[in-house]
Amino acid sequence: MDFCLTTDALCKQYGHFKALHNLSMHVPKGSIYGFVGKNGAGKTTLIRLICGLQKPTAGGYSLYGIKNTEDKIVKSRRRMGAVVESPSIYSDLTAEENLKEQYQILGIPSFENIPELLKLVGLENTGNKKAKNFSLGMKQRLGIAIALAGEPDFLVLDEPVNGLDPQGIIEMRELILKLNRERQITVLISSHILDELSRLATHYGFIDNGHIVKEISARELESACRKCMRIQVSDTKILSRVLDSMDIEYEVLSNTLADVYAKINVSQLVLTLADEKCDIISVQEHDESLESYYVSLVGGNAHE
Ligand SMILES: Nc1ncnc2c1ncn2[C@@H]1O[C@H](COP(=O)(O)OP(=O)(O)OP(=O)(O)O)[C@@H](O)[C@H]1O
Repeated sequence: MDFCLTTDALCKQYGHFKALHNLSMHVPKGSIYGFVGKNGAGKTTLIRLICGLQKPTAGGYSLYGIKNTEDKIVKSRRRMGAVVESPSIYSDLTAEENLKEQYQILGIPSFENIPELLKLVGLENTGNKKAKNFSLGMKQRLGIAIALAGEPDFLVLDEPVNGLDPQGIIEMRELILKLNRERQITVLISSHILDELSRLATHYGFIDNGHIVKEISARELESACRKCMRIQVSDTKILSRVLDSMDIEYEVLSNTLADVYAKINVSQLVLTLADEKCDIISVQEHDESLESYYVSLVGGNAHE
């Protein structure tokens, strides 16, 4: 698998405090990588390091296979666009003027792509409105347009939906999906809003106390969190035989407990098991949500 970003035992220390500790993460090319952790877990610190705003105290990272210690990292970093903390925009300028400023900073001579860029982020009709009069969602989308000015293929967004209203969250989600699917841009999104990330992410990295506790693809996570019926019976050997004969997928947890991964006709199962002299003691719907999975990894509340 090809990666946009990998980190190797990356450390960042402020005095005696270890904000990042032996952090190891892998962002596959083409993915939407949900970087999940509580407030203070170290998400922004990692983003500041890869943007070159701060230096690691130990370990390192690679962008498109180029190590942070190589001179060529500057060129690799040009393939990356980022919106870190609040977007850096000029509040007295319009969306178009903000983009012209950014084009000039990047040395892009022609402004001909600006209308298309404004359309892409849904700001094509903002005319003479100054950025200070934009909603938070519009400011965030202008921040993304500015980050896209250099045509990056890796976009890093630090808490992009923080503080947005439901409509703003939907617009941000649609924009991120569009950038990923239509422009093949790899996106790293830091967030503590798991439910929102689960609608977007193809991969996850869970960070706690400055290190990655788990990296997992959305597909693997889905099967780890999928709904099932947890059935308690007098003997799971008999239950297994019956479920096998019905071609139903299940997992035996103990001599008396099993998870069944299909919609089943409970009364039919009770009758069949009764014929086999096996009692059903309880049947419960069991759903390990993304949030409970997260809590099982890092403990505490994801929204802390
Ligand atoms: N310049 C600094 N000096 C000292 N400590 C810092 C500095 N920057 C960050 N920290 C500490 O490092 C830890 C990680 O901070 P970071 O901003 O990376 O967290 P985060 O996961 O992005 O959380 P949040 O969602 O709150 O932004 C925090 O405990 C923070 O107080």
